[in-house]
Amino acid sequence: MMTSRLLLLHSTLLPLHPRRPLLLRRPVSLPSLPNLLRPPPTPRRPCCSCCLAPPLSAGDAAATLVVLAGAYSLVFTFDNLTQRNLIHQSLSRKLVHILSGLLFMASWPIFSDASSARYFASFVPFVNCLRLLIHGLSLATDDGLVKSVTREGNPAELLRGPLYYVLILIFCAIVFWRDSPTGVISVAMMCGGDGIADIVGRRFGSWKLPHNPRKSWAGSISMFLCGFLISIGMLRYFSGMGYFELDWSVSLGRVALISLFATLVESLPTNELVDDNISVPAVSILLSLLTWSS
Ligand SMILES: Nc1ccn([C@@H]2O[C@H](COP(=O)(O)OP(=O)(O)OP(=O)(O)O)[C@@H](O)[C@H]2O)c(=O)n1
Ligand SMILES: C/C(=C\CO)CCC[C@H](C)CCC[C@H](C)CCCC(C)C
Repeated sequence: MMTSRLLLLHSTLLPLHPRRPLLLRRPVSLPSLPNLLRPPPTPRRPCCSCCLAPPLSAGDAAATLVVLAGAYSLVFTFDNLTQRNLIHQSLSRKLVHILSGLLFMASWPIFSDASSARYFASFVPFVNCLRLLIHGLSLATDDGLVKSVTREGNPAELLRGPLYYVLILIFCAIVFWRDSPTGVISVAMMCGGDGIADIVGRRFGSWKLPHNPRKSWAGSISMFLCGFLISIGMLRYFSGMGYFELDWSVSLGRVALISLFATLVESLPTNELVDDNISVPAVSILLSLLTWSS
């Protein structure tokens, strides 16, 4: 359902991609008679290297605006729910943590195949990065943003977890984009896995881990399972659209291994040293590169 909506949006925003299913192709209009009689335009000779560069894609600019609007709506919605006391601030923060990265990644197919598309997409976390810096340094105030993404309502918190989070999204979008499983798994582990560990751990985490009394078996087991399932779901989403091919007989084991290591790293009492939003994607990237290159 979600996939077909995204594809439909993509097909309306952008010229057709050869890998897109035939069903989604736009109807081709036949040339009218006057157009047939008109001599074909003579191709213009490029006068310099700038003339050879492809034009900036209006479709990608439109896709960027759509995703930017989505990001603002998400933060606004959770701020509203928190203000009305419908959900607690800590739950709002974790739901924004889970949804923003996963929805951001799910939006990648609406961008074109141009080499600049990843930069257009990265513009969204980049704008959010500036937003976090401006409000984290208290150069401006935005109570909604602070309430929906911080733990204690202190603007300086924006400069830690949330800032690392958007930087990882920028890094994965620019370096890996939708062409490799590495970025997909890393974002899925950081957003889905780590986010769910917190939600489940806070509610059902009475049985603590032997090496870290602040974390629980319930949190870590849910991180492992959800990180694995969300990664597989996102890999199927991108491979189903033809961005990469996977041999599922080995990929399932590799993703399970990455989920296990990401869960182990998340469970360590090292959050004061390295934030989970850095350690979890870092170990996922490393292991993914190692396993997929072997
Ligand atoms: N494996 C885990 C992870 C988290 N938790 C629960 O979730 C809470 C928050 O964990 P964590 O994400 O490490 O908290 P913070 O560092 O406070 O928040 P964040 O990482 O989101 O910045 C913990 O106190 C614990 O109750 C858990 O039980 N088991
Ligand atoms: C609370 C967060 C991290 C703490 O661990 C996440 C903060 C998220 C940002 C402030 C908002 C990020 C928006 C995304 C870059 C884009 C989302 C787009 C989508 C379509 C909703």
